[in-house]
Amino acid sequence: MRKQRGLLIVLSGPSGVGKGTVRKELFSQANTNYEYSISMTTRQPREGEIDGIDYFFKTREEFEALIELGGLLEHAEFVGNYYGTPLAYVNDTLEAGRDVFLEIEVQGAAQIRAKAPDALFIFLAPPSLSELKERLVGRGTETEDIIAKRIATAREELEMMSLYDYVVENDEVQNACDKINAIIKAEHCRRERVEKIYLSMLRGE
Ligand SMILES: Nc1nc2c(ncn2[C@@H]2O[C@H](COP(=O)(O)OP(=O)(O)O)[C@@H](O)[C@H]2O)c(=O)[nH]1
Ligand SMILES: Nc1ncnc2c1ncn2[C@@H]1O[C@H](COP(=O)(O)OP(=O)(O)O)[C@@H](O)[C@H]1O
Repeated sequence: MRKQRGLLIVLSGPSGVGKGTVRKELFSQANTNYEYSISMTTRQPREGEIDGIDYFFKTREEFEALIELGGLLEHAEFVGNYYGTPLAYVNDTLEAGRDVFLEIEVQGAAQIRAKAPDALFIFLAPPSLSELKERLVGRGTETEDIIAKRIATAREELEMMSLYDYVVENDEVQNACDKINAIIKAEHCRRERVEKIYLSMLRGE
């Protein structure tokens, strides 16, 4: 049987909801069998962030050159910085039959929905807006001014929530990870069933 193309998994959610924390937890688990696509950004590295591991850190000129060359699957500007997904890595990995996990904001996810409607879209939601603020402030990585901008953006992002296939509340990290893994498993079952029935129809059975 031909190798099925991998599944593209998109995780979005407002800044501070815990996407990074949940993603790191997912990838620390031994049974994780999807690949993380490292994004490009023009944002300054935070303390402890490593180029090529957390992000590929680029200048605005480098980033704009990549856009021109068509090297990004999607890109967006978020609170003053560019963020984007390298196209070649995603395509090559999916082509090899492996799943790819993207952690991106909502504008980028909408671009992917237009290009790859068969991707799986999961929105990570906070238990409440006040809890979101607490997490963002508690992380302590942004200035007050940037936190205010990110919270204003969060309200717009939450309005996009209903467009996603699934909404997972990040109450407890492990709970959110278990739900995400269950969703991915269910999507694989769905795709296998569709493929099986489709093939049997083609064979005229
Ligand atoms: N569109 C898009 N968004 C991204 C990409 N990589 C990261 N982001 C999103 O950009 C936003 C800001 O990221 P970052 O500055 O690292 O802040 P944090 O996610 O709050 O820690 C978050 O919503 C990320 O999920 C990408 O490749 N494309
Ligand atoms: N389920 C959770 N409960 C409480 N705090 C959380 C939870 N998930 C993440 N956090 C904390 O919230 C802050 C923001 O998390 P982070 O993963 O950086 O969010 P994002 O990547 O969505 O911006 C961090 O300090 C993190 O430790």
